[in-house]
Amino acid sequence: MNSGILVIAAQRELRRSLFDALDQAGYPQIYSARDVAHAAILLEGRPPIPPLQLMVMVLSGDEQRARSSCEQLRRLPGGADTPLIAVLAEEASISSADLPAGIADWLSAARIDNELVARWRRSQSSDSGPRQTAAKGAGGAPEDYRYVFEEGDSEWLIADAQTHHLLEVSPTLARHSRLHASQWEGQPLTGVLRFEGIPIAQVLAEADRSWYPCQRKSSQGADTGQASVRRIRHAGRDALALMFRSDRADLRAEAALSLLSRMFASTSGVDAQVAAGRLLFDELGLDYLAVWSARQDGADGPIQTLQLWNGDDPVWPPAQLQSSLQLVLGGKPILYRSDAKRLAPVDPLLQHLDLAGFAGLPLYDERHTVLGAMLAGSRKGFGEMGIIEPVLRCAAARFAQVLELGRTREQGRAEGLVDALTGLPNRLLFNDRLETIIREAIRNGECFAVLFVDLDRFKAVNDTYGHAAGDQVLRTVTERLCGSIRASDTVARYAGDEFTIVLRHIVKNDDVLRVAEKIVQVMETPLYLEDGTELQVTASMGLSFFPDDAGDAQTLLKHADEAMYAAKHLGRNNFQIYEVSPEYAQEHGMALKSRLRHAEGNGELRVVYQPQVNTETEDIVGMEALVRWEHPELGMISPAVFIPLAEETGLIVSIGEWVMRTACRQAKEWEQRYGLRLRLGVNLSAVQLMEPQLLDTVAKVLRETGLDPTLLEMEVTESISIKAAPNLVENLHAMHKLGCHIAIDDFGTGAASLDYLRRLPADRIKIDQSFVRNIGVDPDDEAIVRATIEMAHRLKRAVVAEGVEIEQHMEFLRTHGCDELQGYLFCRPLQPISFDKLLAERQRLLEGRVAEPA
Ligand SMILES: Nc1nc2c(ncn2[C@@H]2O[C@@H]3COP(=O)(O)O[C@H]4[C@@H](O)[C@H](n5cnc6c(=O)[nH]c(N)nc65)O[C@@H]4COP(=O)(O)O[C@H]3[C@H]2O)c(=O)[nH]1
Repeated sequence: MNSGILVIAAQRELRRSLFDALDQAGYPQIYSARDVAHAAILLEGRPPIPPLQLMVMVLSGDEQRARSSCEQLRRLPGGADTPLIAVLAEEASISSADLPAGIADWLSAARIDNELVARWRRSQSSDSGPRQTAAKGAGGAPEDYRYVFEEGDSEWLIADAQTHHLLEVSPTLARHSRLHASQWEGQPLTGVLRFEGIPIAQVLAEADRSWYPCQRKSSQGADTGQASVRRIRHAGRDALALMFRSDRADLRAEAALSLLSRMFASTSGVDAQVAAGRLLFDELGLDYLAVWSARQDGADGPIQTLQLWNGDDPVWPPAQLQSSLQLVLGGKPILYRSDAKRLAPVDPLLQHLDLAGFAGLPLYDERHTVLGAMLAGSRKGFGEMGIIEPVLRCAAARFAQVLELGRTREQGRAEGLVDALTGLPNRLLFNDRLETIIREAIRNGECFAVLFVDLDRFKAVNDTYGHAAGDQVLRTVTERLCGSIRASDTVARYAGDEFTIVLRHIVKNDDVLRVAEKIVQVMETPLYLEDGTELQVTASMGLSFFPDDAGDAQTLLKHADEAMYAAKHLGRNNFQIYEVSPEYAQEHGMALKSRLRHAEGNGELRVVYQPQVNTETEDIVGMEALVRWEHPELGMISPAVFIPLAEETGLIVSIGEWVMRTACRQAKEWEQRYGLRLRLGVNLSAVQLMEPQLLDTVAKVLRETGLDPTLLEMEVTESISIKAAPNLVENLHAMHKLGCHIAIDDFGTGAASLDYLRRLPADRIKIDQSFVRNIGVDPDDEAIVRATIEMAHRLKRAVVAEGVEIEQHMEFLRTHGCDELQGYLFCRPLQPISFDKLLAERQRLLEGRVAEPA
């Protein structure tokens, strides 16, 4: 739906929470404003924003202020007709009873994450406006078809059963016909539809759901297609529902794309095949669909895992007689009925079913081995093959994915590695898989997360309701967990009421947090025991990340487990991320400090590298070296935790030198191997910058490693006070003279940004990620980013933006001329081996491009 949502909140945190909650629920166009005046600029501005479907406003004052804000908002363009949800800020001195009239719903600010979207959906379905009233059945309960009507891809026309005048049309019909709903409603059906070869009165009288060729009015004149009629109850009276399917290829392509996205988003649990099959069957109007699994051992024939047929049950011919099936299982795709006739002239299946359209596609695994076959057919033919063929191929890929997953599960079961109650891998199989995943991740530079899920107070369920009830709870939990993850992820029953999950191929940590949030939410849904007893089971979860938190299976699990206990301490029914928190560091400060003394000598320090790319070409132009401490018991410790300890103890001087030497050596090696002169950014702490010997150290490192000084860039954080750091200005000027570049890190966060620019020989400034993160969310931060780029360019400094996580950030930064970008959107910090692979892949691509004939 091409309409937006406007959120209005004076506090940045609340604005962000509102944005995140709506964004996570998939609303694409969210506009945010600080207050009503700002909202007015958006609503009255040029270019205008699209019509709104919802406004959400945070109310923070008293009753009078709330009323005046709402009245002002209602006076803005579109404000009077758009539903408004009020969010009561913590400090608001207004009770829900005193809220201004006309508010669709309200909630407290603390419930934004959990309730905002649910409230909006609920208020939509219970809205008492004229359109919604029409959607209710005689008893007032919403009819099931409403969802299909409003959000489906089909065109629906609802007409009065007696007068045959239109009561309502679906948004899809209005969109496709390019005529507004008001141009349809009240019209007689005879004026908008014309059936070919059959009088419309007869089609309406029979209302038998048969499909008839038909023309439907549109802004261009008419679209041809097919329509079918059924009788329904609508708003308490008899009505006719007509569904129209256009022949227009672009409309069918739109529907096909939507079908594919839903098919791949459907459950990854045991029902995945049926769910995907049903969608395909219904949406493509198929009459026959079958999925076959080839036997792995080659013994006997294939096994049918799914069959849908729209007709009386014929005697199904055995698989070995179905020659088209045999061809497909042999790896031969069949796309047309004519091909099937030619290649399999005596197939009893095709003779029996009388299909005008038929296709058979092999189902392949990753190694291109045939796992099985998908056969699909339609009596009236498939129509536009240019659209149907890719849909069928994608559907085959989905069936192959589900089949492969099922086989992996079965294999585990055969070897006694699967939990008998839930069908999930058990602890042994999970540990084995985790080891394999780690090996693969090291090879591919992949990041993944481990989740430890523990049911809250499960023992009480067993004690109160008995073990059979406990088993039922565990099976339901299994379904819920499987339904919350992707097919490539792994869920296991680790022990009793403990489950473990591996979430793979993470690009941003946020992705994982969303899954964790989703699990907390699905768990909260009540479940019903066989005797009807309602139970609510919640879970506490802990998360750890590979490779950031640990590089081995045991430590990763240990950290996830510790984080899970932290979640329990925080009141259960939530998740926590493993971290060696600053509190932990403080508590164990002495122990950590003394251990840190030996970290370098014990080989526990690592350097990872994060690429920086040119904004226009997106090609890599530089990298930032970031240190990690791999503590033998605690796993990876973030520099944010141990650098302050290293600074306190003075160890930062030797650690910093080690990082610089390691990174310069590495950069030189890559320069020689790939002929690529990448700029290398190295962080310098305040303590290092005050060192009188800093220049000597840098010169020595450059001499030893052979790296060109102009490739080394010193990153100096803006939070260091120039006045309080003796030698800083001198050191930076001296290094600049040596040829090194200087970058001001975290720009915008300190109070002395301008002073820094004026007094230091900076070549580049790095916009801090806290501003970048708020692009698209906070107009103030966007303005800061724009102003920083403009000012830097005026002063002839280059600009790098840090923390670029999503396309929207990139687009904004590109539009405003930012020179370079760094962030998870392109790449996370990588271990040297992964970074090396990245450079090798880049080279391979470039060579391929050169070798390609013009
Ligand atoms: N959320 C998010 N984060 C992103 C994204 N892209 C990069 N990052 C993270 O942002 C930080 C950027 O480094 P920094 O601002 O210099 O901030 C660094 C730097 O100030 C300090 N540090 C790291 N290595 C060294 C070192 O060798 N010496 C000194 N003195 N400080 C270091 O520790 C800080 C934290 O380093 P890291 O934990 O490695 O965190 C890195 C990086 O992993 C993104 O798209 N989203």
